Amino acid sequence: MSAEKRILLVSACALVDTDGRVLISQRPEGKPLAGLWEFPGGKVEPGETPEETLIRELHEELGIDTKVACLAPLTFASHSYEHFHLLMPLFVCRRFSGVPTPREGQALKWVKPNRLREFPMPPADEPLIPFLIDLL
Ligand SMILES: Nc1nc2c([nH]c(=O)n2[C@@H]2O[C@H](COP(=O)(O)OP(=O)(O)OP(=O)(O)O)[C@@H](O)[C@H]2O)c(=O)[nH]1
Repeated sequence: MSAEKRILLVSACALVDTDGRVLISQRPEGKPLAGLWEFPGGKVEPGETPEETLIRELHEELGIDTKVACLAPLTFASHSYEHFHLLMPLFVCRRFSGVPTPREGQALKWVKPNRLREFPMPPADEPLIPFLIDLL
């Protein structure tokens, strides 16, 4: 029953480069939804704000650093998966230090928003694409 599903809060980020491209990351083999392309981010841990989660995850996954003032809320995903309901704010970040580097074996790609549909993404992400096309 959908009413019994727990809500999973995941914070995600559209990193944007100076050409208006967005970074997507391919989920490695062995994880749920392996092979799909997603926005960097992860689960909000107890005691964290969504912004703190992103600062931590961007550092862990990509080796880059940013700060709360550089994270702008854009929209959110609300999507029911089989075992949980995903609530995922999507932030935009244009200012960060370092060069994004795959630290967890994932493939990375910089993609113009109007080409994002060429990359298979989790179903929760598809409604986010028009917001990025409008913004960029
Ligand atoms: N980071 C991220 N997660 C997403 C996106 N879209 C989406 O459905 N998710 C889902 O959000 C959940 C949390 O992702 P996660 O990266 O923290 O967790 P995970 O499955 O890798 O597990 P783990 O970190 O515990 O190993 C996953 O079920 C993932 O499929 C997205 O664009 N970015």
